[in-house]
Amino acid sequence: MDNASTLNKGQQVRRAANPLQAEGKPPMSNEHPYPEKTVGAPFVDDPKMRMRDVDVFYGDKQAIHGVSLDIGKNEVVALIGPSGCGKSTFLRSLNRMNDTIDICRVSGSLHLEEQDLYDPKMDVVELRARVGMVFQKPNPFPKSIYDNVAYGPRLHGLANKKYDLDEIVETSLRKAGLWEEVKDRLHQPGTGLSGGQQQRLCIARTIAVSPEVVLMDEPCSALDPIATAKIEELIAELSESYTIAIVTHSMQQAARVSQRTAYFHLGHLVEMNDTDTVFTKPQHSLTEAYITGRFG
Ligand SMILES: Nc1ncnc2c1ncn2[C@@H]1O[C@H](COP(=O)(O)OP(=O)(O)OP(=O)(O)O)[C@@H](O)[C@H]1O
Repeated sequence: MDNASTLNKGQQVRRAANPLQAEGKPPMSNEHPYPEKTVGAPFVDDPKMRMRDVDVFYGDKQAIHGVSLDIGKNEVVALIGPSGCGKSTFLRSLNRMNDTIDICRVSGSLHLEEQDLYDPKMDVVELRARVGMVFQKPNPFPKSIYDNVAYGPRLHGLANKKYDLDEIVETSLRKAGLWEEVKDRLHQPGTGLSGGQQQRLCIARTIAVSPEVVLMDEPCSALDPIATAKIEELIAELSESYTIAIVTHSMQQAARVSQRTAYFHLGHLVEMNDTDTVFTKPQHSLTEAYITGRFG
């Protein structure tokens, strides 16, 4: 779906018959602006990740309010919404990155298949290998390209012999679409690569430990359009092997890469549905207002 068609369709959306909305009423009225339950279809059969009634607080301030959604196996789910609506906070709760923030507290039920993510016995290092993360700004370690990718497999004891490690490094770089560009300079610093290459290196580093889920927090926001297009192509390829959740500010990107989209507003999950439906027939006035550019 190209940019123009996404937005043109967005302009023509029908208004959903939701009793909490009134035709012509601004989305943020004095009435509670959210549906009692998320509208659309936030749940799937046999999910890879299952979140129910998730609240996240920073100190006394609640950033996520009772969010329930599933992420399906090998699905790409996009999390969208205005700045500060809690997309990154929610994403970070999926591999306990929020644990690194002292004042942050997560409650509710969050599962990776049968595994309770917040089980006190959970090994968080192991969890973050199973649920890897790619950040907004490419953040290669100050090490060689090879050692960036080999870091995780070494840490987790995934390769005993140099030959096995070489193979993991090559396979990961190939999957990240970077092998051809770096195969002759594997021992040069990762930080010497271009921004787009560094981000693909970070993706290679993430997939080198064979994660089940890859979380991406605005992975293209620091990249130019060509590097962005490469990462988007990569997301489609990676989704054959991994489950992906991506936070993005770009509705066009969400439309291009994801099968389902979740729309967040002030910490609430307002709507979740298949991506085409969210962008062409949103069921909530807040979603419609966002996708038609009335706020953001
Ligand atoms: N470390 C923190 N300490 C306190 N409050 C925080 C912290 N991180 C985020 N918040 C607050 O939580 C709310 C949600 O922020 P979050 O970064 O998750 O939103 P977002 O939708 O990802 O925003 P953006 O699109 O601008 O990145 C905001 O009100 C933000 O100020």
